[in-house]
Amino acid sequence: MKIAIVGYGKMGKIIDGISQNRGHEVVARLKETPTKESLNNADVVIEFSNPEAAFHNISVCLENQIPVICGTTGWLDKKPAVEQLAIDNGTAFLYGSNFSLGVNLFFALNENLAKMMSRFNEYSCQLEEIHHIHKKDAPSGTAISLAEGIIANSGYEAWKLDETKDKELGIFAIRKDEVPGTHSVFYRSEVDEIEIKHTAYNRNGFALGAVIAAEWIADKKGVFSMKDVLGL
Ligand SMILES: NC(=O)C1=CN([C@@H]2O[C@H](COP(=O)(O)OP(=O)(O)OC[C@H]3O[C@@H](n4cnc5c(N)ncnc54)[C@H](OP(=O)(O)O)[C@@H]3O)[C@@H](O)[C@H]2O)C=CC1
Ligand SMILES: O=C(O)C1=N[C@H](C(=O)O)C[C@H](O)C1
Repeated sequence: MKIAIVGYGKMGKIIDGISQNRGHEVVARLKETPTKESLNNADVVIEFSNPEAAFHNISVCLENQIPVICGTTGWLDKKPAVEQLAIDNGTAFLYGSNFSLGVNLFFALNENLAKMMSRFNEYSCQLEEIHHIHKKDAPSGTAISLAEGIIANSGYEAWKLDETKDKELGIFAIRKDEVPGTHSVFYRSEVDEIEIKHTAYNRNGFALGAVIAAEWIADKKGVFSMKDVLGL
């Protein structure tokens, strides 16, 4: 398969190596907005750039009928427009706030735990995410997905950074050294605490998941998530 990598930073470079190891041809490695020409007849685009660039980058690819796997976080207000663009152009789009297998299993665990805990008013829930100091967005896309999973399965109505009131779910974002990504969900009562936690040791799991998603989407049309890819 011919893969174009849009955004060639920490993630793009690991995705390049994994793609080649899995027998794919990397036909573009871009650090700027793509064009039809620079996409070089790719079968699929993997986009990991930055919150300001993602919407325009994805739009160009979809308008050229190339399926897109997007891992860039921090641009989600424009996601409905991108999904419509994929449908209008008869191609495919998949956004994942986190492509690692471990985090996608953690998402399922989080939803089940939220369902169970929603019966027990003694406990209040909070999220914490820790990332490297270069990260541009807060909270992380993964923390937002975790919050959405809790809100859909409990009495919480919205998430908010830091201090909260009423039915708001608090997310605490910490920036530290070169941490690849750590996410915790806490349920605290007067007498104890339950914590579930995912710790990424490096970025390889994110990158492998994105390449697996690209392999999966190549012959599809529509809007998908990692739940579709992993059958969760
Ligand atoms: N979904 C997931 O599983 C994961 C998501 N992420 C997300 O992926 C994104 C990228 O992360 P990471 O690789 O660590 O970030 P980096 O900052 O290391 O890489 C970003 C790359 O995008 C390039 N870039 C800048 N402007 C554009 C543009 N207009 N078009 C295309 N590329 C551009 C940068 O080039 P230059 O250096 O020249 O500015 C750089 O090569 C972030 O949003 C991050 O949150 C990260 C890990 C996992
Ligand atoms: O910026 C990062 O590095 C990461 N971003 C994603 C996010 O915002 O959740 C995924 C992972 O945690 C690493």
